[in-house]
Amino acid sequence: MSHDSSHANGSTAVTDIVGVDLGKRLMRNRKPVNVKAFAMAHNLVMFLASLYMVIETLRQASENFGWGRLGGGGMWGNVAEAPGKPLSPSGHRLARVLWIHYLSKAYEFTDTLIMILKKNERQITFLHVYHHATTFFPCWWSVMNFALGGDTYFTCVVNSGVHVFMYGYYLAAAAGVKVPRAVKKSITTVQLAQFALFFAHALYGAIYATHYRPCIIIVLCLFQALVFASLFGHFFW
Ligand SMILES: CC(C)(COP(=O)(O)OP(=O)(O)OC[C@H]1O[C@@H](n2cnc3c(N)ncnc32)[C@H](O)[C@@H]1OP(=O)(O)O)[C@@H](O)C(=O)NCCC(=O)NCCSC(=O)CC(=O)O
Repeated sequence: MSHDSSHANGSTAVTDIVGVDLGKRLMRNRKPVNVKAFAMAHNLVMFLASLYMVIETLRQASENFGWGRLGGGGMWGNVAEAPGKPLSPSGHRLARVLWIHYLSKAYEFTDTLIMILKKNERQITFLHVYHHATTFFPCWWSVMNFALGGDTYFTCVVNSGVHVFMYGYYLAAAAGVKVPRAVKKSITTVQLAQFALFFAHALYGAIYATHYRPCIIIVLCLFQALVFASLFGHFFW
């Protein structure tokens, strides 16, 4: 990725934060917009895209590494470990689905747009803005640029899996279905478990896979997992 695009990505987080403030100001003297159909369409797209990403990532990862090697240390075998070695066709397909996942993080700003248009101020929390502003950049941007391959698929599978439930919930909520509180609580619990997994995964990487990755990415993953765990923990309790 070029230097220019790094500036463009860097400004995404800032644009998000400024955009939230601007959006809120624009809506201050306006009535909430009815975005029911739009929100349902968006959630359906994300629900299906997340399902696709889980299946396609697992399919290509197993073809690329072999099921026997997944989780057995072999999953750390990586493009970056053998610089200059051409990617296998399944390696290419795996990289493509990970790029789709990365781009979906930009598309997720639509969630913020929905909250602003609905004037659902209670949803526009620090948790939400911080999550959306930092996930696209620096998190996934740096992973895609410096750690694409190997175990990166793990984060994509887990996060997309969680998003199947999350966007399923938002789809039902947008449609006006009264979702039981217990269901909402269980989704947050699954998200908390996700961050515990990401922390453990990054820790494993810090111990066993220091040879090919810039250390800063592991530090970033550990930091983000801790921040998200505490923000979602606070949201849960
Ligand atoms: C249960 C949660 C999934 C969602 O919590 P919420 O408090 O937002 O849930 P809620 O009950 O208010 O949601 C119902 C309201 O959301 C509206 N709604 C529908 N679709 C939406 C969408 N795509 N984005 C934002 N809001 C949406 C509905 O119309 C409804 O509005 P009305 O109330 O008017 O009827 C929770 O665990 C959670 O994620 N909380 C953090 C909030 C957040 O920003 N989450 C998304 C990104 S975090 C993420 O993505 C982490 C991860 O990777 O796992």
